[in-house]
Amino acid sequence: MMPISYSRSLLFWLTISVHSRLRVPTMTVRTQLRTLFACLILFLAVVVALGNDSSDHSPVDFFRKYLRIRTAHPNPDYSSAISLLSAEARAIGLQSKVLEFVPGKPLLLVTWHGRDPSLPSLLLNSHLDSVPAEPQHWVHPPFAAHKDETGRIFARGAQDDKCIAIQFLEAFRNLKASGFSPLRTIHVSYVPDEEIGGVDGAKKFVGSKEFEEMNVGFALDEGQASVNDEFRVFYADRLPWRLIVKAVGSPAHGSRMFDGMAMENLLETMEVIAKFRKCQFDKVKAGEKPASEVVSVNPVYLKAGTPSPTGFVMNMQPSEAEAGFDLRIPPSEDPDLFKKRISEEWVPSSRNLSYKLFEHGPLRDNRGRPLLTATDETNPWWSVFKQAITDAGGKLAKPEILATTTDARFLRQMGIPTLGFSPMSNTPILLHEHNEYLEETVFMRGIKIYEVVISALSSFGE
Ligand SMILES: CSCC[C@H](NC=O)C(=O)O
Ligand SMILES: [Zn+2]
Ligand SMILES: [Zn+2]
Repeated sequence: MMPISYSRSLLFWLTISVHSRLRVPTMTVRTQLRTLFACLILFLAVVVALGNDSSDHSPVDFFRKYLRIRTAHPNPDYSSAISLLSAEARAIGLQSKVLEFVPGKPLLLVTWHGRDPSLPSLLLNSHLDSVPAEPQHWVHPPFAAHKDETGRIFARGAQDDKCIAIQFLEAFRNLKASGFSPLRTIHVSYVPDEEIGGVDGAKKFVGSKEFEEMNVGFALDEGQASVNDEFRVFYADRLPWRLIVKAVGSPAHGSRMFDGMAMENLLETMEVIAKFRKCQFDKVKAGEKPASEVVSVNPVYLKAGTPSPTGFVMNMQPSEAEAGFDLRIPPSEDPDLFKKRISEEWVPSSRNLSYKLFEHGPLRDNRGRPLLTATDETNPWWSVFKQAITDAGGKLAKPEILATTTDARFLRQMGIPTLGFSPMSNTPILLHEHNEYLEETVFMRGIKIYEVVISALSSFGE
């Protein structure tokens, strides 16, 4: 696009030149008409250039616009998000298409065709949805995208992960403007439902014909903020397991002490799990292992008995008691051995206990390997990525396992090397917390980082 100052001066020059030429008395009428016609054409070209002028596009404003779209659960507004992103893709001159594997759960795919479409492509993935926010605990409303006087942009999704969604497109815009043309095709996917397990989003996507045709060779997905000046990068996720334990026993008068009541059975399980949890957490506290390399287990709900706010109707011992746990299993753990621990130590059937385990994702890739992306010379994509961060003036921290879980596991399941990376340095880690924010300078620097990273990865093999 033509810079506005340049287009304006051209317009100014044209006006002067038309004006002076038409006043030359020696010009024939024909020459005058020809000159007028040529000037008219030039004038129209300038008007078009001015109309297309991108210099009034503000990446920060665009980011804030996206943050104002309520894509938080339980009712994410996916269609508004997709309208905004696809309109932007169109403005940049890129194709996009909407895939809907499950009604009401659309996925947007933006594609920048490479010069050699036969080469495996690059995929940049981000999710459209966010976790809910409790506005009463926020200093600024979570969907207003308020920017304070220091440049902090407050919104649910500011870090997780609407920043990268916009940075991908802004990097494309800048690369296009610089005349860059990728060797490999680059895809950006905006997927629904990551925060609730990705079953109707990334999981369906990687199993689709459309995905197969994309021939993805390497992918980047979301990462997490870093509190120092190094960027964090993730080569694996912990597996998200959910455990529901149910205890049963005889109901009884609240005054009676007897063996085998439902609450006692459940509490015993809670104690065993608490002991295991302490053991894992102690390793973290002692600095033996990072938090993402131990098994975490946390109770997330309890259900038993009938609450009585007045304190009067509290003389019944319940016949059923239930607890739910969030478990995260690092790739170093043997899942089968761990399942044995659950069935034999945590929830022995001898104590009138039963359980359900939800695994929420693959344990191994399509060739039976653990879901890890190599971060050494065996993975050439890693070397290109690492070098690009250095070239962009950034520092990279030692690669880590992500303590939480992302859609990257579905990509790794397909055997696609995938790194988790969100360029946010010197930023507190605020995903899923109150007052999630991102500083505009950090956001803007991220665009520059992606420009270098995307151009390097999409040129790999040149
Ligand atoms: C069951 S998969 C859940 C995925 C979710 N992702 C981000 O927070 C998480 O809890 O880590
Ligand atoms: Zn996320
Ligand atoms: Zn999240």
